[in-house]
Amino acid sequence: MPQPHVNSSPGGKRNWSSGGIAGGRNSSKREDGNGKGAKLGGWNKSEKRKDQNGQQGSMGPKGHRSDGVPRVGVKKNLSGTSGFDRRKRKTSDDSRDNDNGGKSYAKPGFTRKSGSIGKFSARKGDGFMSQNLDVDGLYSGRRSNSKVSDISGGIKRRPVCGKKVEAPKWKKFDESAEFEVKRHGAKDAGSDEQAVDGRNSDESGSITEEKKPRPRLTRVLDQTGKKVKPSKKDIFPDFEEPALKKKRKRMKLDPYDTSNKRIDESAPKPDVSIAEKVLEKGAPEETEMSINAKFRAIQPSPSMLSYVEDNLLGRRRLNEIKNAGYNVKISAPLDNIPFSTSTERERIEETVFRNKLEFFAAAKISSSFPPTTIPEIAFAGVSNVGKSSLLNALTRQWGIVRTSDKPGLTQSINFFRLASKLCLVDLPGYGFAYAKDEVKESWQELVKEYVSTRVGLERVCLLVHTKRGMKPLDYELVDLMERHKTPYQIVLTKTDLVFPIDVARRAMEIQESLRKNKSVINPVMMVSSKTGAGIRNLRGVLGKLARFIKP
Ligand SMILES: Nc1nc2c(ncn2[C@@H]2O[C@H](COP(=O)(O)OP(=O)(O)OP(=O)(O)O)[C@@H](O)[C@H]2O)c(=O)[nH]1
Ligand SMILES: [Mg+2]
Repeated sequence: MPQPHVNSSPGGKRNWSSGGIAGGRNSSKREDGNGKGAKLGGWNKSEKRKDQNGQQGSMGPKGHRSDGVPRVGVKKNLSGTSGFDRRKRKTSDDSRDNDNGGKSYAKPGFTRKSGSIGKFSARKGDGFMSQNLDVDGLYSGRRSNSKVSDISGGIKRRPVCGKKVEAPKWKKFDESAEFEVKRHGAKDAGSDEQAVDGRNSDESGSITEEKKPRPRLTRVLDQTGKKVKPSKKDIFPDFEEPALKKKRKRMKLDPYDTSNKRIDESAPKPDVSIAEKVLEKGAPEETEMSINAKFRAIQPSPSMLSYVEDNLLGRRRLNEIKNAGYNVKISAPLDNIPFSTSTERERIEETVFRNKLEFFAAAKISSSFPPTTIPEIAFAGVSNVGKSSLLNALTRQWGIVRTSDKPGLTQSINFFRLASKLCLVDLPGYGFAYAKDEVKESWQELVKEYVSTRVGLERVCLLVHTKRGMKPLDYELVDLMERHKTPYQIVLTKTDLVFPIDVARRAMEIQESLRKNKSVINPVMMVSSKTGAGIRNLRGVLGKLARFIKP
């Protein structure tokens, strides 16, 4: 049965069969096509050869590819038999190209290049059209139009005139339609005229069939037979000009982007005019645009870029990680460095995090804070930024600290100890969380109280989502810590979610915004608990705070 093969090209299948409004009818049509196609000759090898030798003598060995003209014969055959051989399609690339109408529509670039799809589209439409002409002799533009729409399947389901229409789809449609005209022009002057009539009737909008006419953005033939491009008004007589006038964008490689990301040359560059506009209007979209534009304009320093590159920070392909010598089969592969460049001292500091992580206290109010006996490092930040995950990643003891993809899991201050050397404190997040407002406020107050009053707090790691940057609440906490002289360090999290250059940009941006602050500890650290990138460096920095002398 041809069924498995039909399934192998679902896109094409769908386009062919379910283009009409009446899906049931069309699907039955499809079944007919399949059934008959198996036995009928239009696409069977023998008959195809016959077609090539007889009607299509000029086509050569690959006549069904060489031009559109012979297809009339093939198509007539096809329309007469209303099917094609799926088995043939299975074994031949050529016939697959031809058969897979839906697929071809989905790739206009390819169609244009090879030309075979355009022919095929035309041939398809043609087959039906010629059928109509022969049988009815009442060919009208509307009729041909609707037939073509039927064939175009997926296209038909698009909104018709007056609504937004995607340019590439028009193009696809044009190609097939244009080809019709071409082919008819070559073979049949009468058909040619009819084709033109068909278009005219479209343009005049005089068609009153139930199916709405599809406006064509295609060339028409004038009286002398010359191709002319119809004006937009002709195509959309009753409507305003289509709002979307697509401009081809120029893309180039971003020289600083190691991921080979393409950047849009025509993208708005941050300039004074935009900033003024934003100030004037204050529209949220424009403000957002301006923020993005400003961000993209940041030029990270070469040292920052090389740090990002050396530590494979940012979104990376697995292959890239693999080629750098890491084992991608384990979790957080970038934290399993196959070679060590650490000094003896660094290694000792890092080993602090190899101690068993033990939970020893939780506090929802400040009076419940345990006494400080060992140096403390707290992890603060908005909800869901990855505080708890970072604790797990640093200690490689997954599951000790609970994490969730829902913001607001950590609701109390949780104290963990690494032997008697270091205390890691997981703070509740602030900002958006699945909790009542008053509860969230209480967390926020608790965090504020903790960072401003806690004795023995050696450092607050303020975690910032690399993609989102610092939020007003982060700056609020920064101000508070500045006031209380609490040392804090910015740690960019989830770096694996953005391009490497954006990691560097974010770090530069934050570093610059906190340049004047006194209690901030530089540099900005960048990590990904998921890939393990930057974790080892953070261990090295935080390990220095641990107590190495026994109490
Ligand atoms: N892609 C990616 N996801 C991460 C990373 N770190 C954490 N996540 C995910 O982010 C979500 C939140 O992580 P948590 O560690 O629970 O975040 P939190 O800051 O403790 O959240 P709250 O306790 O609600 O404040 C989880 O689904 C994690 O899997 C990372 O580096 N990369
Ligand atoms: Mg948490």
